[in-house]
Amino acid sequence: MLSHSLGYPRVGSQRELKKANEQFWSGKINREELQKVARKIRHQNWEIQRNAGIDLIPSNDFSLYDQVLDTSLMVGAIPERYHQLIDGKSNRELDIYFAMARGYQQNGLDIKAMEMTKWFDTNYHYLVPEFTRNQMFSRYSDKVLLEFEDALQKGIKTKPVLIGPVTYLLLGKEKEDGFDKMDLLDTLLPEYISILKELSSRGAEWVQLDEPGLVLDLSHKQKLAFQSAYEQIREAVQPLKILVATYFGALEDNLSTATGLCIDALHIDLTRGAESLPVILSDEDFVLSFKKLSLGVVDGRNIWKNDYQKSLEFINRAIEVLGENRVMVAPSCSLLHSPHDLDLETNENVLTGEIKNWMAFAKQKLNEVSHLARLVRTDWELEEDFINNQNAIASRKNSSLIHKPEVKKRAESIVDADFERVSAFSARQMLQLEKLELPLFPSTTIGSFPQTDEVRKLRSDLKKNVITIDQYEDRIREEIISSLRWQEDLGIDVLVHGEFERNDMVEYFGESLSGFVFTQNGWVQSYGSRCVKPPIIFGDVERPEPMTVKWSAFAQANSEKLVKGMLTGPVTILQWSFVRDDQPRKDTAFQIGLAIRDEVVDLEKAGIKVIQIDEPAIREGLPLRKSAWQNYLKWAVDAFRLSAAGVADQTQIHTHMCYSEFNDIIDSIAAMDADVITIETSRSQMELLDAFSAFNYPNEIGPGVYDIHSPRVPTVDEMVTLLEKALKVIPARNLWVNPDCGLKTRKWPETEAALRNMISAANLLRESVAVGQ
Ligand SMILES: CN1c2c(nc(N)[nH]c2=O)NC[C@@H]1CNc1ccc(C(=O)N[C@@H](CCC(=O)N[C@@H](CCC(=O)N[C@@H](CCC(=O)O)C(=O)O)C(=O)O)C(=O)O)cc1
Ligand SMILES: N[C@@H](CCS)C(=O)O
Ligand SMILES: [Zn+2]
Repeated sequence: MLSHSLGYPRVGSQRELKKANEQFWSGKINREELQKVARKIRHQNWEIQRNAGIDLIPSNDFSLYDQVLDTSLMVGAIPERYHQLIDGKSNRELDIYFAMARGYQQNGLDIKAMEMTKWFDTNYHYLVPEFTRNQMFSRYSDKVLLEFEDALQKGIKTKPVLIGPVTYLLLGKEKEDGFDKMDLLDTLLPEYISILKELSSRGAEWVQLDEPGLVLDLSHKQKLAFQSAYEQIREAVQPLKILVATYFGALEDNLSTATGLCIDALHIDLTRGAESLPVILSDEDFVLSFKKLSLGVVDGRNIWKNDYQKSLEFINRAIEVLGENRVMVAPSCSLLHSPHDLDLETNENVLTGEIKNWMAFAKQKLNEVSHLARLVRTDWELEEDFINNQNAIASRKNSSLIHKPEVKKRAESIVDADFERVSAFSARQMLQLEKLELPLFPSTTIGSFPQTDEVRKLRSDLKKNVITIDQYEDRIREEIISSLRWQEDLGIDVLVHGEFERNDMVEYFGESLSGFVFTQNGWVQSYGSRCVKPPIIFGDVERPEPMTVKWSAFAQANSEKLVKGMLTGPVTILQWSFVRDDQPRKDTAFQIGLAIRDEVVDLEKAGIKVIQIDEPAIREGLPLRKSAWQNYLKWAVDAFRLSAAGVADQTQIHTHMCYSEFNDIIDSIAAMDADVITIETSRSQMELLDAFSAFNYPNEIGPGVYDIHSPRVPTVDEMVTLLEKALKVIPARNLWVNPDCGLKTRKWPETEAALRNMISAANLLRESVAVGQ
């Protein structure tokens, strides 16, 4: 039985790649130095996997920025606007690559970045391929070949990983009307076939084509595309063995499409789609074929130890039907979504022994895969690895750290009125208009201001006891004051305190709530060089004391203008944490909802009149299958309403969302009933607003007028154009002016320039409306 891994985290256990990328972008290191860091990480990853005893080790799972962008470069899907950077004489692959990822504002050129969106239902973001009607594909990057060769030189014959052609098309966007991206398959396939043939001729035996598209709702045409693609690939690339990897869900109605593919192995995710297993094992055609079945038993998206008893039962069941040679064992998906290494968590004050013993990070998950592959051939109940594992599982199940009767009791006592504001929006809007005295097109920002190296160093110095808590807080207060003065000078209407005291919008709350633990080094890539350290929810959640009131009250006391309170909502805290798997997500969301509600009420008591509860992850939490949407949306919206509804009508509740398509869930967005929603819209040129206008969305909206993910400074004209576009579908009295998202990833000079332009755009709009009247 072969063991394998679908992909390994690539930022490095100390975020070496993040640091190298950022140094390269700021000109502190050159491309050779960047490539050296990248190569070292790849070599380490291969070594770790070899040492863990994994049979098939992946290559090309590494990426400098994003694996979907890598694929676009591989097949030459480089949008026209970047062609001016292609220089026949010198190799500009890296410049083009980063220009596509981050935009390009140099040498008199001003080229926008590609759109970025969520990778399925994860907190990872990919760069959306752009397709035109006459789209051509032609190999541009040989990265996949080079990485295979590199590993081969180290004595490792890897299994190169590529995003499968059908999923690649499904992930892309038609940038012109009048064609269906699926019709590009025949043009795309020759590029895939040519690269696979080359891999085969260089000695590759296995290749992994990731087709998570197979866990989505698919049209008949899309299902046929899978069938046709793999018939053509198989025929052209023999004897190369093809493994198609599905993950993040069950195959459901795509099961026969998946099992019928002309391939050598099919990988299924048993942590999210266990119901596929018995169906496949009773599918005569599959059983009578020679295909292998790869069982994704070790959860690549959570940090709990695998339950060996359960996994061995799955593996045994498959072996009984298919025989040992046709069964493979693996993590459920790429370990990109797991933190690197639990062994690096050495601080007992952060992660205690008992709870730590319940966990496995990427490196430990590989050992689990190896153990399972070995144990299945033994009388496992007598084996030490098995006994240790089952002891840890039992220790978690029975631990007194997890359950708090008073928290459960409060959640059980929630009544319908707890989800309702006192009055309907129309009445609240009048009261807020009177109380807040805001101008037409009020301007605001989303919350965070640049997290400079100095601010981050302060936190790091505090952790290392280089400075005291008083010194730390004094410096944070200084940052708040200077940002308030600066916002006032600029003429922003609703100010923010800047979130300088927060490491991250979820981790910060995780550190203050009971029922959570957090890590020192549990970094997971979110996009490009940006990482998060998701907190871990292990038990019932409670708010021991106010979490943000001190900072918001301080900020409000230091400005005549309104300062927004700033919180992260229950669904986002849930979605961006590693969660309990011993109770429904809804129960955890409601417990967090109650904790945030207490904070909202305390902010109001402290004199904060505008409170934002960010819910950027509401869309991301949506199940991948439409049939499960309603159930999720009901409890997700309720969790938000529970957190927001404890205040008086005059208190204005904002929410914020980014990276979202709302067309299909607009009724749920409206049901959240936030007084104001600020949303990301600029990269899609306000396309998103069509949904709000078609639905007649009643509440106030701040459609983002500039993309904060790129250092590019937008012009006043650009923003005026976007606002005018917005005004066509949003009544003037409901329109706010704000960026797409928080500014923590930006530097101060570009932030100041962009916000100055944004305020000029708001003023121009006010003037033109006044003239029009
Ligand atoms: C809004 N988004 C978020 C998502 N998920 C979250 N959990 N949070 C989000 O904000 N998902 C969708 C989007 C986009 N995603 C991101 C994700 C991450 C960042 C980001 O800026 N991340 C930072 C890390 C943030 C953090 O935890 N900082 C800590 C640690 C700081 C640090 O690096 N310290 C240094 C030492 C410094 C020194 O001594 O000089 C070190 O440890 O080496 C903190 O501030 O204390 C990142 O850098 O990647 C943005 C958008
Ligand atoms: N308040 C947060 C929201 C990010 S989605 C911020 O401004 O960073
Ligand atoms: Zn955001």
